[in-house]
Amino acid sequence: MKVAKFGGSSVASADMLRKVANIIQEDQERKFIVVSAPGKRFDDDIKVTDLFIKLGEQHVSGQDIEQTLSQIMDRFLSITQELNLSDKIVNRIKKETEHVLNETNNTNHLKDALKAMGEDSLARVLSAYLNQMGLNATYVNPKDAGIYVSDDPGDAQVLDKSYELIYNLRNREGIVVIPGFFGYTEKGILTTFPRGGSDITGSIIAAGVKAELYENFTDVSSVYCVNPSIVEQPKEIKGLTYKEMRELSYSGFSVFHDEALIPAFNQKIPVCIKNTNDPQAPGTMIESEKNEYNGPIVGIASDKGFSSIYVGKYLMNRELGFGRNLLNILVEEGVSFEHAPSGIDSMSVIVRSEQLNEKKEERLLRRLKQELDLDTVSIEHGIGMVVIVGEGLSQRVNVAAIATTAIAKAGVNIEMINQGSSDVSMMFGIKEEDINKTVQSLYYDFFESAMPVR
Ligand SMILES: Nc1ncnc2c1ncn2[C@@H]1O[C@H](COP(=O)(O)OP(=O)(O)O)[C@@H](O)[C@H]1O
Ligand SMILES: N[C@@H](CC(=O)OP(=O)(O)O)C(=O)O
Repeated sequence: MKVAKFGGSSVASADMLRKVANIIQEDQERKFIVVSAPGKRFDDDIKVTDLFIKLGEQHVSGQDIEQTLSQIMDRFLSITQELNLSDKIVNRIKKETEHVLNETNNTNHLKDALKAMGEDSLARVLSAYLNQMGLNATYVNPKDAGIYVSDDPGDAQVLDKSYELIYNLRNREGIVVIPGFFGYTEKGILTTFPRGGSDITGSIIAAGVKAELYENFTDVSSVYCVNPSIVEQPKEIKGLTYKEMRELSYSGFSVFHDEALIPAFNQKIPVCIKNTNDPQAPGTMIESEKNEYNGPIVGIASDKGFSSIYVGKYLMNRELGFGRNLLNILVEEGVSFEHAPSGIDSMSVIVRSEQLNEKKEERLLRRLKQELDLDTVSIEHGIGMVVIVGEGLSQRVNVAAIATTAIAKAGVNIEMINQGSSDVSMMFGIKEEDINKTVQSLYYDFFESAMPVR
C-alpha cells in the first residue's frame, strides 16, 4: 500500500486534477491520497490558503469579505465546472466557510479553521471526481482518520496516539482521500501544522498505515542539488538519506517540509518525490541509506532572514553558566536560536529575524548587557545562511577547503562558519545579498568542476 500526497501545484486547476486522478487510477497500491489546497496556477496567482487567511483577517477587522469570498468560490467553481461536478459541492464549501466565520469566537481557532478549508474542500472535490470516474473513493476527515495534534495553533505537532488509530484506515474499502495540513486536539479543536504542512500529514499517514512507500507529488521531476531558481537546470539528486533531506529542507529546500521526514524516518518508510506532470520519471528517493554515492556533498541549500547577536566579555570562557544564562534570557523573551558559535571572549547567537521587532530587540539587548554584565553587545540583520550537506562530510579532508575557496572566488566575505555538531552539514553565514553568487560558485566547484575530493 502506498500513500500519495499531491501538493498545491498538483491540484491548482481542473487540468491538474485530471492528471492526479490518472496517477491514482494507474496504480492500485495508491490507496491513501493526501491533498493540499489549490496552489498557484501561474507566478502572480494567489494560493487558496492565502485567500482564506485574507478572508479571516478581513472578517476579524470588520472589513467587507464579499470580494475575497467570491474569489475563493470562483477558484473552486472553475474546477468543479470544468470537471462536470455538481454545484452542490461548492455551495457546501460556501456554507461551511460562512458557518466557521459566524460560529468561531476564538481568533486562533478561527484562523486555523479557515486555513484548513482549502485542503478540506479540495479533498471533497477530488473524491467526488474519483467517484464520477467510477472509482470507489471516500473523503475521510483527519478526525476520523485519527490525526490528533498538540494544542499549538498554526504550529501543531502530531500526538503519538494517532499512529495506532491511523492503522485502522487499512480496513477501509477503496481509496481514502484525506485533506492535508491539519488535525484535531484532544479537545476536538481543529489545529493546523506549520505552513506547507500537507507534506507532514502525508508522512503521518504513511507511518500510521505502515505504507510500503510515501510518494510526494509536486511540480518538479526530482529534488535538485540546488534551488533551481538560483542555478539553471542544476543536477538532479537520485537518492539521499532522511538526515540529508532534513538538513536541506530545514535550510531552504522548500520542495519538502523538513518536519515531514520524522514520521517516515521512524517507521523506515521510503519517500519518493515525483512530478505530477511527468509521473513516469523516477523522481528522488529518500531512505535510511543511499545506494548511489555521487560525491562528497548532495546539495547546497540557502535561506535568508537571520540576525546575529554578538556578545563580548573579557574572560567569558572562565565564567561558569555564561552560555546557559544567555540562552535563558532568549527563552524568557520567546526567541529560539539556530546556531551559537563561540570564541574565548565572545559568542554569536544566530536567530531568525522574524522573531524580533524593534521593541523586543531593544529589550533583549538591554537585558543581555545588564544581566550578563557584557563589555559589548550588538546585533546585525540581513544575514543569509548557505549550507552544504552530505553524509560523512566532516571526514573528507578538503570539503571545507573547496567550499571556502569557492566562496572567496565569488568575492564574498564569510561572517560565520559552523561545521555543525552533525556529520552531515557545514554552514556559512554571509550577507543576504551575496546568497546567489555564493551558491552558484559552490555549485560550480562541487558539481561542475572535476576538483578531486578526498
Ligand atoms: N532543491 C530543490 N529541488 C527542487 N525544487 C526546489 C528546490 N528548492 C526549492 N524548490 C522549489 O520547490 C517547489 C516545489 O515545492 P512546493 O511549491 O511546496 O510544491 P507543492 O505545490 O507540490 O507543495 C519547486 O517548484 C521549486 O521551485
Ligand atoms: N496549503 C497549505 C499547506 C501546504 O502544504 O501547501 P502546499 O502543498 O501548497 O505547499 C499552505 O499553503 O501552507
